[in-house]
Amino acid sequence: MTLAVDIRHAQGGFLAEIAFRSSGRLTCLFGRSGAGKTTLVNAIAGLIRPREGRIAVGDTVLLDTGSGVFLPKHRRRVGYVFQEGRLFPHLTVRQNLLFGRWFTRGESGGPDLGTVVELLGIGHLLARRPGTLSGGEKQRVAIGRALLARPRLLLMDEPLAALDEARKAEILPYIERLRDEAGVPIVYVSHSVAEVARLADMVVVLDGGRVAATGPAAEVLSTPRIEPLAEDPRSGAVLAGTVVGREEAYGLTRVATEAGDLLVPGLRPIGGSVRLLVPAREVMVATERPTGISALNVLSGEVAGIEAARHDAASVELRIACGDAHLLARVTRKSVDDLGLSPGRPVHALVKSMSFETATGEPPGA
Ligand SMILES: Nc1ncnc2c1ncn2[C@@H]1O[C@H](COP(=O)(O)OP(=O)(O)OP(=O)(O)O)[C@@H](O)[C@H]1O
Repeated sequence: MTLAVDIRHAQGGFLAEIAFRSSGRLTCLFGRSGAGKTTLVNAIAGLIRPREGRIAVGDTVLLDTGSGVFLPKHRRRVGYVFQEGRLFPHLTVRQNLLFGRWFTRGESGGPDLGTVVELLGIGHLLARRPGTLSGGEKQRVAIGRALLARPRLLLMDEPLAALDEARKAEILPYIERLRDEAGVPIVYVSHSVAEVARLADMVVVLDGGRVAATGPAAEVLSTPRIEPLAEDPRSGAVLAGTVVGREEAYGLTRVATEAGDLLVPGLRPIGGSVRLLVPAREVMVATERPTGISALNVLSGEVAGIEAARHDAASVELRIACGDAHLLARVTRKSVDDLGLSPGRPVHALVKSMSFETATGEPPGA
């Protein structure tokens, strides 16, 4: 299902001119505060009416100012999950969930209550009221309610923003599962590179109301010059890999990637697909293979490019070709001179084991 957007919309002194197409299962809208992410999400939901343009999900045209189409929000079948769950406090979890279904009575298709409850792991919460739930549990219920309304598209506007790190970690596997199993395309607003690396297959980077970059997640994230991405301390290369072994005693998983094998903290099932985020600031570079160091992961490659680092006059962004993949390393300009680094120079990239962000398609709790 393709989401096609091409809109122009002015609000106050801000002009959004946003055009992209995405067939991703989960498309992340990434950008700093005020970039226009919520404006775009509201336009897709039908909460605002862009001055000009077109929005379509598959064959369904939601907006086309050229031919006067503006599908009202209740007819769009676009689910919306906000930062906080916005559940009805006086209803139980079950009643909140069924409230979503109520709007689509008489229609067939879409997941039933049992499927959604199982998908999100909320069976034990059904009789409770929202006031007694944790933030993460509330968000899972809010997602369930949106899913039961049989959306053709699910919008999630920073659904984890109000949660602490532990609650985020608890809910992320469910969002991955939603992406992989629910069969509903998701548009997900985030300003965390780690979240994008973990969840997105497509990324739309917004900056000042325009699309600064768009494309497959690994490609876009690995482009260091894209301004709002470069500001994130965890920005770096994304590697796709397969779990090929486990060192149980150390709690480490061996992942085969196109850049070489890597040892990653945490135990994952053998054969599983994983994605690794290797932040550029976590990569050191040596011209000779180092010995006697604590870094578990040393990859061999050669310098493929050197670009000035944004907002950091002392550093550069080094692109290192390792096998069929690229790593990014943030190093000082002094190191570049001292080591005589230039394109084609063979180097060893040292990656601290703890610097991996990893995601799998494994079911939550596995
Ligand atoms: N109703 C409005 N009237 C005037 N200006 C508005 C209105 N709503 C939003 N804006 C402006 O439009 C711009 C984009 O806002 P938007 O909420 O889309 O950004 P965002 O990327 O979602 O930011 P955040 O991450 O902070 O939520 C901002 O400059 C904002 O001040």
